[in-house]
Amino acid sequence: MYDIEDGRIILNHGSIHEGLIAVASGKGGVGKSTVTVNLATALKERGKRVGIVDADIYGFNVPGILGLKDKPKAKSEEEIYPPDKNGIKVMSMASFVGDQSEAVIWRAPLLQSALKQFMEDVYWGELDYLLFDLPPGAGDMPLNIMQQFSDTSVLLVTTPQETATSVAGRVGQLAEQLDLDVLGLVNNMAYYQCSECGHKDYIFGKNGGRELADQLGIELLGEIPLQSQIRKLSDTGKPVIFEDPDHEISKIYLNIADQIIDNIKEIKV
Ligand SMILES: Nc1ncnc2c1ncn2[C@@H]1O[C@H](COP(=O)(O)OP(=O)(O)OP(=O)(O)O)[C@@H](O)[C@H]1O
Repeated sequence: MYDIEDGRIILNHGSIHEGLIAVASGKGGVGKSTVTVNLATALKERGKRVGIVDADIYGFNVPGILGLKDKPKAKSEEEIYPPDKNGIKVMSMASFVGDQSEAVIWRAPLLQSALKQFMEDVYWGELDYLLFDLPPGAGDMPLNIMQQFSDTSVLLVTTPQETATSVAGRVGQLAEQLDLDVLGLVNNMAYYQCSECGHKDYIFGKNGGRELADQLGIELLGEIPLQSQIRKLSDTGKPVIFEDPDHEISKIYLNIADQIIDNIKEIKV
């Protein structure tokens, strides 16, 4: 699908200078797509060139969260131009599956061929990071993608709830068994903070994220509160960092992006 030369990933139509990042979660609905889009936006804000592959066949949420309406432009099957929003290029499985209501079982076989086409036929140009929004869980699909992209680093997303951390832990172990670099953990919906009195309520439990990070021996990169504003901005396609760079959650994402920029391993030749 690609070559590696001088610490860069060389594609047919572009190259990736700093790394592939697979964003993975255990349970669905923990905010993996929201984290993917906001992290991409934070990296962009730091001056990086960013693309996203929306590979979550259970729900293609990336274009919606980013507010991307344009479709890829294909001059032929081998010449596809990705649409972009706020400077972030996106290829989504949504373009391959016309009808969102189509049974997921029909989508799984499409995933492998779609990913190959995304890497070989898409004119990504020069990117610093290409992020993959993986299907949730520790099943065959995320495993196959992690195997296929043996140069990717992995970012784990969970909520503190035991049902979420236990599966996220299995995904982290799989990544380590595959010898992938695990960048760290984002603990989403870590707490709810009352906007009136400031009281923090740990709705999904208090220490789940920290305990999982310790158990896997990885960094806890950031804890993002549960906030209705985040849900509203995501639903209306407005990543919080573009809307309000000084928002406390924007600062958390920018801090996560800085840690990733500093710590991601060089692409091995
Ligand atoms: N910190 C947060 N505060 C409030 N709402 C959030 C937060 N993070 C995510 N959400 C909301 O939770 C819902 C699920 O988020 P998202 O689609 O990102 O999850 P996901 O893990 O990608 O789900 P799936 O794997 O099932 O596609 C969305 O409505 C999103 O707006």
